[in-house]
Amino acid sequence: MAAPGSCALWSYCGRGWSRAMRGCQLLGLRSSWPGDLLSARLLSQEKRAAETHFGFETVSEEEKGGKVYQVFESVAKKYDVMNDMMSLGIHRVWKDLLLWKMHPLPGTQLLDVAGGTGDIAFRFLNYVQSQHQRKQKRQLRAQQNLSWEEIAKEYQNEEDSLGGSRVVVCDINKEMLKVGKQKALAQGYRAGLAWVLGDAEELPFDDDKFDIYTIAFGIRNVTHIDQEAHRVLKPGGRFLCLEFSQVNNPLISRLYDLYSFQVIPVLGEVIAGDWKSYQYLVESIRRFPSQEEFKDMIEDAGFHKVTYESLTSGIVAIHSGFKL
Ligand SMILES: COc1cc(O)cc(C/C=C(\C)CC/C=C(\C)CC/C=C(\C)CC/C=C(\C)CC/C=C(\C)CC/C=C(\C)CC/C=C(\C)CC/C=C(\C)CC/C=C(\C)CCC=C(C)C)c1O
Ligand SMILES: C[S@@+](CC[C@H](N)C(=O)[O-])C[C@H]1O[C@@H](n2cnc3c(N)ncnc32)[C@H](O)[C@@H]1O
Repeated sequence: MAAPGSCALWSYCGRGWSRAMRGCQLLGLRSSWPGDLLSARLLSQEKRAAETHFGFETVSEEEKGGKVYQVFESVAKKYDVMNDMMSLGIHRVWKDLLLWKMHPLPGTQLLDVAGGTGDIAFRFLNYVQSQHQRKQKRQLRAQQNLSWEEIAKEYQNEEDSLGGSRVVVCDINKEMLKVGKQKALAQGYRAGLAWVLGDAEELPFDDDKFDIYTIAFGIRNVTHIDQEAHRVLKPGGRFLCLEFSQVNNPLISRLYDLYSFQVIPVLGEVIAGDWKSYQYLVESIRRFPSQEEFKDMIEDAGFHKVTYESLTSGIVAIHSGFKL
C-alpha cells in the first residue's frame, strides 16, 4: 500500500534504515553510493529484512509464520474462555467499542482479517441487523395501510434483515476458523457471513472489494500486511485496527507488567495447558509499537486521516485510517 514515491515497507519488526532501503529496492530506486559498498549493505539489509520477531526471539519470517500457526492451533479450543478469564471480560467491551467506532452503514462489506473465532464478525452482524430493524420499523410505521402479510414479509427475509451488509472472516488457522464456525452455528449466525482460510499477507480477494478492513489482536502476529490492506479496500474504504498498545501511567504500567508476566502464562498453563503460547502473547504485546509510532506506520503505508483512541489507560488502542 506504499504511496507512489514513498519508500515504505511496513514491517514493525525491522524499521528505520532497513525499511527505507528495502522500500527503495522494491520501487526500483537507485542510490548514488559506490557499487561495492551499496551491494554489501543491500545484502546485509536483505538478510536483516528477512528477520523478524516471535515474542522476544529473533527468527526468520518463514519460521515466525510456522510458530504463530502452532500457537493458535494449540489455543483454539480454549481461546474464547482464556480471553474472558485473562481480561475479566474486558475484551468484549473493547470489541464493542470497535463496532461503535466503525458505525457501519447499510450495505457495508466488511473484511475481518485474522478474524479467528468470529467475535468481530458476530458483533458486526448484530449491529447492522439492529440498525436495519430500527430503520424498517420507522418505515413500516410511516406506511399506515399495510396488510399483516406485507408486514410479515418484511420481517421474513433473513438476508434482507442485514440491509445488504456482509462480513468475510479471513484467518490463516483452520482450527480457529473451525471454532468460529461452530460458534456461529450454535448462536444462529448464518446470513451475510463467510469464512475464508487465507493469509493476511496474500489475501485471496480482488482489489477494491471491501468498505472496511478490520484486524483485532491480529496485527502483532503478521509481518507485512500493508499492501494487502490497502489493495482490498475500495477508495474511501476504512482500515480499523484494535491492538494492544502502550500504557502511559507509570503505576498502572508497573501493575500491568506484573499481571502480564506473572499471571497470564500461569493462567495459560492452568486453563489451556499452554504456558508457552501465553508467554508469546505477553512478549509480543511488549514488542508492539506505541500509539504514535503505529500511527506513523499506518500513514507511511499510504492511509490518510489516521487517528487513534487509547482505551483502558492505553492497554489497547483503536487506530483508524482511510484509503483515499
Ligand atoms: C496466544 O495469543 C493470544 C491468545 C489469546 O487468548 C488472546 C490473544 C489476543 C488478546 C485478546 C483477544 C484480548 C483478551 C486478552 C487479554 C486482555 C489478555 C491479555 C491481558 C493483559 C496483557 C493484561 C491486561 C489485562 C486487563 C486489562 C484485564 C483486567 C485484569 C485485571 C484488572 C487484573 C486482575 C487480576 C487479579 C486480581 C489477579 C491477581 C494478580 C496478581 C497477584 C498480579 C499482580 C497484578 C496486579 C497487582 C493487578 C493487575 C493490574 C493491572 C493488569 C492493571 C490494569 C489497569 C487498568 C485496568 C487501568 C492472543 O494474542
Ligand atoms: C489473537 S487472535 C485474534 C482473533 C480475533 N480477531 C479476536 O479478536 O478475537 C489472532 C488471530 O490471527 C490469526 N493469524 C495469525 N497470522 C495470520 C496471518 N498471516 N493471516 C491471517 N490470520 C493470521 C491467528 O490464526 C489468530 O486467529
